[in-house]
Amino acid sequence: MNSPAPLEAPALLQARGLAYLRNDEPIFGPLDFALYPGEVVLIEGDNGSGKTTLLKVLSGLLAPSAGSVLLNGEPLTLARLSHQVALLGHLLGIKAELSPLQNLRFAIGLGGLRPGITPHHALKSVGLDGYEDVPLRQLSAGQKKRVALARLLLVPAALWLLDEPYANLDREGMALVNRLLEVHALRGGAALITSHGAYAYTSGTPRRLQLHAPAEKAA
Ligand SMILES: Nc1ncnc2c1ncn2[C@@H]1O[C@H](COP(=O)(O)OP(=O)(O)OP(=O)(O)O)[C@@H](O)[C@H]1O
Repeated sequence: MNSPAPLEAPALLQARGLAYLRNDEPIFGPLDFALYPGEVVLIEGDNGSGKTTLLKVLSGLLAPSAGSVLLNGEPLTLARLSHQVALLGHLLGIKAELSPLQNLRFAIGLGGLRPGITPHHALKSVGLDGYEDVPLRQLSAGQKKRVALARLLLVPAALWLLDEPYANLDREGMALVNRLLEVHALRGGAALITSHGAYAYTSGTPRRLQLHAPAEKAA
């Protein structure tokens, strides 16, 4: 008996005519793109080209000026955002007065827990065993970034939006980001990652989405 043809996977994320204006000035867009399970897509652009703003719109922190964002074919809602999207922004989403363990438990409370992993295991995976109970303000910038990476490992969100994930990391930390991205893509997750040029992503040739700074837009 023939097995049925596999159904085409729906886009995890779809942007349609997505644009953001600040004081009537275009920051980005209109953009049309889709992100499928297993994909890592790089958002490229110079300083000020709108990369962070795009991630904020995609993660629901800013409302788009035009267009729409669909997650698994459905419009964004707060409940879907908290369980399907993990954002690693410049501010990392971690609290300085809490320890890594406390921060991770807080993140699980908001975003849920992926089966088969514990906060201790996640901290070990990012090279932070021994730092479980140290207040975050006593950690280096790279160690804080690693706590934020441990959070990605713990929550079940399929879509990762990572703003400059390699910033503040040493060579081994950059390789760690790549390993996390590869494993995430292999298990059907997807990621959008920004950088103003210094990419360290080394697995294959990822698709690129180019944004342009205002001076380039006017040119
Ligand atoms: N809170 C804000 N208020 C006003 N303008 C802002 C604000 N945040 C960003 N901008 C402007 O929006 C534009 C896009 O900024 P954004 O941070 O998205 O760029 P980026 O591509 O992420 O830059 P970088 O590579 O420097 O991180 C810039 O011109 C910036 O000055």
